[in-house]
Amino acid sequence: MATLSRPPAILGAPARLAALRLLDAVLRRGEPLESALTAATRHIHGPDRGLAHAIAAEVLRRLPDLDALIDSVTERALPDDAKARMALRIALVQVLVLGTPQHAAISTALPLVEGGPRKLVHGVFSAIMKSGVLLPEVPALPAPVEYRWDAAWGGEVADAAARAIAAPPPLDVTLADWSSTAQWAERLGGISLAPGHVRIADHASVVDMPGYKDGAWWVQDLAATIPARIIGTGPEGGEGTAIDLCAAPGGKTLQLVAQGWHVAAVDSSQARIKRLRENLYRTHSKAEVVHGDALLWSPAAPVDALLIDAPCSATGIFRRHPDVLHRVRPSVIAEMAAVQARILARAADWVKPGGTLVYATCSLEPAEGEVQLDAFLSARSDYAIDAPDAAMLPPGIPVSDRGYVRTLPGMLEAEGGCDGFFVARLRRAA
Ligand SMILES: C[S@@+](CC[C@H](N)C(=O)[O-])C[C@H]1O[C@@H](n2cnc3c(N)ncnc32)[C@H](O)[C@@H]1O
Repeated sequence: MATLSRPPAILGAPARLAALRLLDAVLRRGEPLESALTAATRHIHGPDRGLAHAIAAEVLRRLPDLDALIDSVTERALPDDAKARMALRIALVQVLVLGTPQHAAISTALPLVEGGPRKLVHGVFSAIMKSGVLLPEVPALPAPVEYRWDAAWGGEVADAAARAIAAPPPLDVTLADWSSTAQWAERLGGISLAPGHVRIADHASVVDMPGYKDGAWWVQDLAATIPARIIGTGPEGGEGTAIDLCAAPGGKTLQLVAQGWHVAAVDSSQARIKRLRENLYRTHSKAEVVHGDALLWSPAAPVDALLIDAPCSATGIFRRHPDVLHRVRPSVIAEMAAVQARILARAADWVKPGGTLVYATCSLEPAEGEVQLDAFLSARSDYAIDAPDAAMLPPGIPVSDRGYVRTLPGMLEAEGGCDGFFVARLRRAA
């Protein structure tokens, strides 16, 4: 029986197609990269999945620079969403950032424009390769982000943010037992920048690192530890009650439990609650887990401490999630700020007189931080800023004149930097 001859499958082409789908989800539909991952990579597994994610993430880190290269050799600019531009971004980032050989990068990118402008893609790619041009050492921020952060924080911070995009950040972990910080830093081959913190530059898969399975630590950026740090330890006797609102996957819940609080951890996402439960189980921590919407749920009684880690634009975690640089527009920031205002206004009634409210967002937008809290404080005369002592903060993290904590690109830069966070500690009148 005669066999039909098929064209040879190009090894690795499915990973590039998945990368194209991921970029389309982020850049055209405004979806977070991590949320798009399951649908875009459902036909591929293992290393191909990792490659698709790496290509998409690196394109998002270097998008303005890749586009400048492409535009430097085309007579007429390709439309932003043209398949040819996407295929070129994918091919170029592999050669210039991921170290893929040129022939492999282009032969796996051409099927992305099958039946379309293959010649154009091949020509532009070859012209850039021949020119020997490299990407600049310091990536460019997308213009609207540079403009926004320059206006909010000044040119030095915007420049530091650009430097911080170049590579993913180091791994930070928080220890359940702060008294063994030096020992864990040595065991994990890292450095410690604060009690209970270890930073690791080169590491194996997280689940294979010593102490992970025993629950000795959890992954958490140093800046993300500040909200629970400034709540401090629970009152003597172990009867202090706390609500961790918007708690999943639970980094701050685990801190509060380790600091001696009885915690109710509330979150509206069932999927994220599952991860919170797994984290509690792994670290042998106990908390009451509530699947509830902050805009509908209420506690049975007021608490001593309330932590609101509010849903936000997440622009402060751009080093790990470079998609935020492209999909967070002013309308998204305004939408998130409106949700935060509603959550704050409602939950503020759950704090006992004399109790503590800590509000935090992993955002670099004043609308979700300073502006939000100034508005809250002018509406609520029963609350006042309770500026934390510098001793409660990681060294090098300042308290603003107003009494807020704001971490920015450029802070602790020599040690590997930290995420952008806004944190306010307030006291309710007794
Ligand atoms: C910044 S994340 C929380 C991170 C978490 N605090 C930690 O340290 O691991 C924000 C969380 O808010 C939750 N969320 C969003 N809207 C909510 C709402 N209306 N009520 C309760 N949780 C909400 C999300 O599901 C998400 O888990």
